[in-house]
Amino acid sequence: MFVIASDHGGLELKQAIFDYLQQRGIEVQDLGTNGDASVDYPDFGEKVAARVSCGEAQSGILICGTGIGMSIVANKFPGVRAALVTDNFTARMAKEHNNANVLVMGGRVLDVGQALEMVETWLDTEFEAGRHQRRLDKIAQLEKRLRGESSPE
Ligand SMILES: O=C(CO)[C@H](O)[C@H](O)[C@H](O)COP(=O)(O)O
Repeated sequence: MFVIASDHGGLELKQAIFDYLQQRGIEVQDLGTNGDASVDYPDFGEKVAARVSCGEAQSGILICGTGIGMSIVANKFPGVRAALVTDNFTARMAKEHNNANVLVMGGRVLDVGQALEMVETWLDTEFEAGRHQRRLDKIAQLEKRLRGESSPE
């Protein structure tokens, strides 16, 4: 299952991406916001990142005005690899090299057409593994060290 959320700066893009995912037959849960009132992006970033972090959701999409705040929040959660993407190339790399499980975009940066193309690219790209898996393993080890669960090699 996918989860998606935005603040007021990403509302229009969220709706368009939600519709697109449903059209593709992807099960997706909309975690808000659902009006244009000003809200705080950490509250909505947490909803998505917490579900991806615990495995309840396979992947997430987050949108705020720039995408910056949402990516800062999401990357606080263990196991979350949130990628702020700005074009088709970074959307492809986010999967191919980083195996990003949360895609982050700026609703005040991208138009709907660009954003949907980037979501499509991220969905249709395969993680390359190999040397990239080694690097993701190092990130996972780093998370453990920061939690005090293991010592440096
Ligand atoms: O882009 C954002 C955070 O990185 C968010 O969309 C914030 O809401 C934005 O920074 C401020 O937006 P506001 O509408 O001026 O409150």
